[in-house]
Amino acid sequence: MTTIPAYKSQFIDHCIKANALKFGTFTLKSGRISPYFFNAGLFHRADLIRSISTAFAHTLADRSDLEFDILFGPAYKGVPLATTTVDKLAEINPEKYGSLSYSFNRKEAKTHGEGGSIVGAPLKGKKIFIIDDVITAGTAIREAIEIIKAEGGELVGIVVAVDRMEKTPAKDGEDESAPRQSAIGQVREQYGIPILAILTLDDVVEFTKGKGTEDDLRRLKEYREMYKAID
Ligand SMILES: O=P(O)(O)OC[C@H]1O[C@H](OP(=O)(O)OP(=O)(O)O)[C@H](O)[C@@H]1O
Ligand SMILES: O=C(O)c1cc(=O)[nH]c(=O)[nH]1
Repeated sequence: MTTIPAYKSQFIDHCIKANALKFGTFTLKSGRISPYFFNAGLFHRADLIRSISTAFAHTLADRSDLEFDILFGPAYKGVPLATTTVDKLAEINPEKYGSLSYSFNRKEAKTHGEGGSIVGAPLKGKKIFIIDDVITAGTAIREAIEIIKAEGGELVGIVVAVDRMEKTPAKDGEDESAPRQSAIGQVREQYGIPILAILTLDDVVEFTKGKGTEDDLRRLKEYREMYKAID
């Protein structure tokens, strides 16, 4: 059996406490039907948001080779993730992360006051790490990458809470059952950047073996078999 590091299993326990990792039948943004769903919006309580920012901070700080100026959290769920993880990183290693900034986009540009669509640090000329909840089909992450490009930032990496490890949906005329990369795999290859995750679907399956029902586990495994990516 695979051993899960302490910060990951603590994070999974908090996911269950927050009801953020649910088993059932869920329609994803891409239209795919999934037997599980991760809802980062439920980490709204102080102890829960602290648990997710701690897990993100350890995932990033463990990679001492990575250098970045700004954590960019795509609206909306990325916003508290970027803000709280910047704070946690500075607490863990003030020397390295004391001047780290956060930034996020508005879904609709503001036309009065300071105006614009970026809140937080300006991206121009800076090394940007995106932080978000989940990448499935890659639509949201590609939008975020376009924003960073348009603002003159340099994308140096991505970290997500859950890597669902699933292949992209079939395009028109493609066979849904044909082998394909994940959106994470495609972006990693296209941009040559690291993409990190606190948890993967494999971790969720391992966890479910210990704490979920037989039926949840069977449906998860069937889903993984059907949609697993080739990367
Ligand atoms: O890889 P994809 O297929 O694009 O799906 C994953 C994304 O979709 C959802 O965000 P959404 O854009 O709905 O915004 P939200 O943060 O406001 O929930 C979710 O929070 C992920 O970020
Ligand atoms: O693909 C999605 O839309 C999606 C999956 C998931 O697990 N969580 C989420 O917020 N969105």
